[in-house]
Amino acid sequence: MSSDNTSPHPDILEAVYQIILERKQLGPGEKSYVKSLYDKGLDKILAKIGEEATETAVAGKGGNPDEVVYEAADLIFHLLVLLGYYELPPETIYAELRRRFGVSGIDEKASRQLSEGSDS
Ligand SMILES: N=c1c2ncn([C@@H]3O[C@H](COP(=O)(O)OP(=O)(O)OP(=O)(O)O)[C@@H](O)[C@H]3O)c2ncn1[C@@H]1O[C@H](COP(=O)(O)O)[C@@H](O)[C@H]1O
Repeated sequence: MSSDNTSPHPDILEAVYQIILERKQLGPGEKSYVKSLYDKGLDKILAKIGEEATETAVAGKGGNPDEVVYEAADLIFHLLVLLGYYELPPETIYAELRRRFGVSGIDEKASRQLSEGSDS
């Protein structure tokens, strides 16, 4: 399959996500890494995310910033494949991050613990 690296979309995550959705529709035997993941199923996609997350952590420990970038890109790509599995566009994640924007993680955790305490 031909490809180039000029994205039709200013948001590269959205552009890759759109290609992922296109690949998901390919017929049997068409050459595509994304399609091969969907053919292998959800457990394979989840295993790749676990593998790439571990590789990102190892790179983080290794002290080479280029390796961190490379492994983080692999991880994000495989997360996009998972989003494609559930047909969740990147915008749904952006919206969740926007919802959290400006809310301290410490305050958020404390309010969760308060409400969990009031449930019991
Ligand atoms: N961004 C990516 C991307 N990043 C990483 N990868 C692939 O992800 C795989 C992960 O690396 P591994 O070494 O773990 O792979 P592996 O050993 O072959 O995999 P397993 O045998 O463990 O399953 C490699 O094959 C990489 O080439 C990607 N494959 C595709 N894309 C995007 O998806 C589009 C569609 O790709 P195809 O479906 O292949 O046409 C491309 O145009 C790109 O935009």
